[in-house]
Amino acid sequence: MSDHLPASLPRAHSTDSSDALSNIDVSRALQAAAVASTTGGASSGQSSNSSSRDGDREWEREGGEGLVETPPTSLAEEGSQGGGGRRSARTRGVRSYNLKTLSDAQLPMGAGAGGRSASGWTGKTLVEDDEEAEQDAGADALSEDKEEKGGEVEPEVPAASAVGMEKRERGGSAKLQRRPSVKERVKKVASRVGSVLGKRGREVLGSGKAKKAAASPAVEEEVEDAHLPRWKKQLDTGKKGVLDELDLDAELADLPAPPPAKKARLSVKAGKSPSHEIPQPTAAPIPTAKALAAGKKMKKWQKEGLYVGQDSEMDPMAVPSGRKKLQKKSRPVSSASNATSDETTKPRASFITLPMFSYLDKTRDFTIPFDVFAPSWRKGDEKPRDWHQLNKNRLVGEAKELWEHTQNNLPPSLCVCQPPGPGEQGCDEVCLNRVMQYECNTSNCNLSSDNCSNRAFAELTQRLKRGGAYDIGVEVLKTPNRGFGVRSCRTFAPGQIIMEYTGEIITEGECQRRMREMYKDRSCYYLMELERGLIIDGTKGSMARFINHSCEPNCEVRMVKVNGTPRMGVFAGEEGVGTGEELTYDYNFDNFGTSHQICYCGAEGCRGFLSKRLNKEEMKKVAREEIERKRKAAEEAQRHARKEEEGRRKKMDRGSGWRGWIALDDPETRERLKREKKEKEEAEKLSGRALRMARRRGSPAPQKPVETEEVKGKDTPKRKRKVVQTTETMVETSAPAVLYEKPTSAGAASTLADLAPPSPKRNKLVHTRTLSSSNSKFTEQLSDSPANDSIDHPALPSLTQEPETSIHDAAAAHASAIVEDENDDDEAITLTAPAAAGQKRKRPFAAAARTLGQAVRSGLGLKGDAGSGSGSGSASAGSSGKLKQSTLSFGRKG
Ligand SMILES: C[S@@+](CC[C@H](N)C(=O)[O-])C[C@H]1O[C@@H](n2cnc3c(N)ncnc32)[C@H](O)[C@@H]1O
Repeated sequence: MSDHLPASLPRAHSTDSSDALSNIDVSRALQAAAVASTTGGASSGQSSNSSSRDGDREWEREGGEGLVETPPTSLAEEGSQGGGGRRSARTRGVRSYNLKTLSDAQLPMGAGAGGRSASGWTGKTLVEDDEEAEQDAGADALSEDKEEKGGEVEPEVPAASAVGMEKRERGGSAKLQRRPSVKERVKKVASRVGSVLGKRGREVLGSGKAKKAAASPAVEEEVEDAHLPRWKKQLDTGKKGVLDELDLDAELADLPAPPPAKKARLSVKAGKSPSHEIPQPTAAPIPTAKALAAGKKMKKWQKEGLYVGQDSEMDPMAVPSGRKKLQKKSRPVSSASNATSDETTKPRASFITLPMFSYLDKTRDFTIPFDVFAPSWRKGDEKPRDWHQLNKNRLVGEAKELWEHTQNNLPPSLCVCQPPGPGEQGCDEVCLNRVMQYECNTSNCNLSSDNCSNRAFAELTQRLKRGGAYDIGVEVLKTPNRGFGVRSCRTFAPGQIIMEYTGEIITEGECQRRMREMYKDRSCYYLMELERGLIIDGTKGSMARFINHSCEPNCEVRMVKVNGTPRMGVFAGEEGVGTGEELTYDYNFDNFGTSHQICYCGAEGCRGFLSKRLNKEEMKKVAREEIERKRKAAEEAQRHARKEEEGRRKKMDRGSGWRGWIALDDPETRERLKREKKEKEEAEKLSGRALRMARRRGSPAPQKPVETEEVKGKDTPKRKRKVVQTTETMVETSAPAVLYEKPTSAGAASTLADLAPPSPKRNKLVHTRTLSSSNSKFTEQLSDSPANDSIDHPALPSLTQEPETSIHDAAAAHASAIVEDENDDDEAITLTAPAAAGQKRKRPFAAAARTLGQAVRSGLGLKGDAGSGSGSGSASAGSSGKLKQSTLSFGRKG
């Protein structure tokens, strides 16, 4: 953008830090020169200001005769002026009313070729096509007026009389109608404006009328009217014409307050305030568009221009007297801005240039780019992602007690300032409250709020209550090399409060913990000391957390106690803050950790690091650290890239996964798929254990695994078995009975055979499996018995014939009903045995084992109480009923 600037003019300083954002700050001298060299441009500049009210006043002053200043228009619009052979508005010197243009834009466009242009240049702005005939007649009347006035060019000569004449000639019988007077037309438009306004707008209109009626005596009007041209006298709706009826001065505050947000309503309803919220009677969250939307929808009016309050040299509008009110609004603190007027302009960091200045030396029509009106976040701009906005401080953990302690121990303060003289501000640097970092209020200051300049947070609250973008005045934008930053979209006078730094209030201990654990991998911290022992963690916090550091900042951060509550405010520095500037303050921090961050503030006197000034040695050390850090980062990046590449390659090499489309109608493919499927099924069937069993038995692999529990154990590897000191031993004999042993002793995996009393049939043990519960998977130990000569169970048929509980039943029950509860840490295994036919019931392991033991003993004639067969068995259970240890061994009969 600086390319547009004349070579002789000083160029704006562009800092390194914001080059990518067209960081050009047009110097004040340049602006002044540009303003001086451009007359129309200056007024365009003014009208570019979004305040149409300003434009109106300007119009009155400069137009003299009530002519309206031409708003900036595009070349495209000029085309719309050509119709009807009329002279262009520019050559005629006719100026159209800025706000009229706006109101026109809201009206429905006229149909036909002669329809209005949006800008109102055609002169038909206020007249509908169907009224054309009337206008023609009226135009004649007006041209007569003109003649009477000795050829004075009249404004608003909308319809060419020539056209009217032509029509009359053509139509012959065309009825001569009186053209509506300007007054009538204006009234009509006013009524339309009223109709297009929303309810709230109409209220504003109404209140304006009422005010006007009260404020302006008729006599005064008459005197003034005497000097007005005739057409203007007809505008009896007000000094400034119809639009004067709109109460542009009406404060938004006059409007009924929107209903509280839902959350607030609920908490009020419940009669409680949110816990842990610090009572801040004067605080208000920064109203966002959302917050506003929570209330009733209302039209937003931009009441002030972007450059209001800017230093006069900086301000192309040169602050005419009519703007005093606006000026006053944004200069509440002091007249210090004047003091800086002679100083040479210092380069400031800003995000974008203000394009209007580059256009000022061009003598052509132009349209003010949208972002001059609203230089704000646009679609496509990056937004901060992990930002939880918190516009009120929130106490966390122990900070609450500390906070209360702090509050209760604040010494009282009372200022004794005298009311200020004319042009002075009360409660200035010598104010006792100010010195004590207390904000004045009605209880500690005798001055009225108008006279007291030490009520920053109260002012902020008021401003934010209005809730417009201008009132908030700041926005978050991405910088090229420092992450996000905050930019002002209005001006702030020296010392004026801009925003509050809020977040979670934590203790130092908590801060250290967060640094160690939560933020250890971060390069950005949002921690700021509030009071001794209390820290604001802005990670969840207000927009202020995005303010970057500069070694030559334009803001400062100060703690102020407001009604006994310490709060952190961001204030404009000694030179104030201009529109479009990036907000910065001097972090001046002792580094957390050892590394020093390099500073990219771009200021002339940059210290090089985001820390206090370092001595030579420290600088060297930091430089070394920085080199080391960069080297490590590069290495890490390389490693990461290699890893990713490897992963990618592996993925491609892997046989499984997507292998592309196949043609199913290809018989060869179909055959192959069938074969693969079959193989897979077989492989599943002949799982490892089944195969081994089959091998040992010398029989074909079983169709279905006999031992359900085994299948379970194998197929559910994810089961958690947390009983570390438990070893379960499964013993198989030639009978397909399975028993578990669950010794309580921290035992090595002893088999059932080891634990069982010596038995002559001991050698019948054919297979022992140890299930280790300390692992999440079952492990299996297979030991071949020396006498592993038989797998079939001659006893089995007799068992199955047992009328009572047969071993077959028990085995089946056992096999089918191991229920493992994943969540049960203590007892991972229970056995379920059928208590009655067709009914399954969960039983503790011991009971099932006992049942099984009995069955075995009775069925096989085992040794023991019921023993009539060969074999041995024993089971013992703890007093809890759960099996502590069970040992059984079986042998073949005879
Ligand atoms: C409180 S944050 C400021 C907001 C931050 N830029 C973001 O995107 O969230 C502080 C961090 O911003 C970066 N930063 C701020 N000012 C900087 C500067 N002048 N030069 C380099 N980095 C800066 C540093 O990484 C610093 O740790």
